[in-house]
Amino acid sequence: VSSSQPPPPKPKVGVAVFLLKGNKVLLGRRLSSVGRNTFALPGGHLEFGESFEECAAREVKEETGLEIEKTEYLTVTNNVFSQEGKATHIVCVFMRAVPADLNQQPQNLEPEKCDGWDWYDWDDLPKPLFGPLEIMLQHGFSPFPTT
Ligand SMILES: CC(C)CCOP(=O)(O)OP(=O)(O)O
Ligand SMILES: [Mg+2]
Ligand SMILES: [Mg+2]
Ligand SMILES: [Mg+2]
Repeated sequence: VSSSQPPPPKPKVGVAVFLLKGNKVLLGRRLSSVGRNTFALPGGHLEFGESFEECAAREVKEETGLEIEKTEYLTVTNNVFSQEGKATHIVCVFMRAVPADLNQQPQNLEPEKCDGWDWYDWDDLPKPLFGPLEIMLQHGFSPFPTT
């Protein structure tokens, strides 16, 4: 009997946003299956026809209620991993942006996907970080503008 393995899922494109406030970055603990219980940036799947900037603004608004500005492309990474037995291939486009209103607090608009958003000092990040983000830090990546 041939074990007919289902074909692996097609690679997806995700857009993750380094939302910067001073030397702090916005992170939330993920509750959805991919990266469960790891701290991740706000972001999500690129939808049809969106620019990276449009996706960044939409996902941050959907997830935190925050408006962003000065959105710019930083880098992209290719991530193939399995999580809870599920094979995942995500091409991760990383953007940076700043909140349009520095006094506006983020809201947790998707409590089933995220445990809550908070500002973390870049030099004192929570652990564990979401895989693709952890790998970037290990390579010494910094999202901050080099003045
Ligand atoms: C991991 C990420 C960069 C791509 C998928 O993000 P996500 O699971 O948060 O997706 P959604 O926000 O679109 O539900
Ligand atoms: Mg989302
Ligand atoms: Mg989405
Ligand atoms: Mg998301």
